[in-house]
Amino acid sequence: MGKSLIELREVSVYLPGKEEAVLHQISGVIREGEWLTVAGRNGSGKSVLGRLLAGLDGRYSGEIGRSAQGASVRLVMQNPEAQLIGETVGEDLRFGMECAGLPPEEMELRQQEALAATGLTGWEACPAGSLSGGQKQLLALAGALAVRPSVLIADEATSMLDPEARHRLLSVLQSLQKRGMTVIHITQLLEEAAYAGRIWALDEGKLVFDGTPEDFFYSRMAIATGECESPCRAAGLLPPLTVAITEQLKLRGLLTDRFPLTPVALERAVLA
Ligand SMILES: Nc1ncnc2c1ncn2[C@@H]1O[C@H](COP(=O)(O)OP(=O)(O)OP(=O)(O)O)[C@@H](O)[C@H]1O
Repeated sequence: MGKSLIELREVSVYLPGKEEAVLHQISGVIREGEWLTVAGRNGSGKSVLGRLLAGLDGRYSGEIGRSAQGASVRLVMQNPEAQLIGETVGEDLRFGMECAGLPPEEMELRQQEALAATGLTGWEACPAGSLSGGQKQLLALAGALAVRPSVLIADEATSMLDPEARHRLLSVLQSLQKRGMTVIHITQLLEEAAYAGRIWALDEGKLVFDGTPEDFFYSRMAIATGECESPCRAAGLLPPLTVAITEQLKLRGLLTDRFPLTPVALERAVLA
C-alpha cells in the first residue's frame, strides 16, 4: 500500500450562504499512487471534496495532513470554459507549462505527449474557442497532463466525451497511475468504477463508504431473502448494468464467488 498523501481527520466544510456544513466530519486517507473514485448523487458534496483536496476550499474544521514533499496537485473540473486561457490549443498548453517553469525544449516534448494522449495531435494552431465542448474537456485534460502532476483530480472532467474518447482518456490516466500518479476521479458514471482501486461514496455531505469497488457493488447481499442493499444502492445510486445483471444471477444462486465489474469480466464469469 502506498504512503499516505492526504489525510482528512473529521473535516467539515462550510460555504457562504449555507448555515450547515456541506461536508460533515470526513475522515479518510488518500495514498500515493492509488486510483480513488468518488461517487455520490447530485449535491452530495463531490466537487466540494475535490476542491478541498486540491487545497482550494478555505473554511473547514478538523485537520488535513498533506505529505511533506508537497505533491503537485492538479484539479480539472467539468466545465472546461472556466479553465482555458490561451487563444489557441498550443498557447493554452504552453501557458500552464510556462507557469510551471519548464524549459522550452521540455515544453515542446510534453506538448506533443499531451496532445497524443488526448487525441488532439495536429490541433496546436486551432483557436481554443472554436473547439466543441468535449474537445475543450480534452484540452483541459491535456493541459493537466502536460505539467505531470503527482495528483490529478478529475471532477467529471470526461463527462462531455464520447464513449471512445472517454475510455481512451481513462486508459491513459490508468497507465500514468501505474507509473505513480495518484488519480482522484469524481464521476457519475459508475461503470468507470472498474478503474478504481478504492471508492468513496458521499451522501448528503457524509462519507458513507470507503472500500473496494467489489464491496461497494456486491457486499450486503442477503441471498436468502432476495434483498440487495449494496453500499452503492444504499447511497441512492444505481449500479452499472454489469453489476445489476450479476446481482440477479447471484440472487438465483449463480456466480456466488464472482464479482465482475465489466461486461468482459461478466462474460468470463458466465463462461467459467
Ligand atoms: N460555492 C458554493 N457556495 C455555496 N454552496 C455551495 C458552493 N458550491 C457547492 N455548494 C453547495 O454544496 C453542496 C454540494 O455541492 P457539490 O457541487 O459538491 O455537489 P456534487 O456532488 O458535486 O453535485 P453534482 O453531481 O451535481 O455536480 C450543494 O448543496 C451545493 O449547493
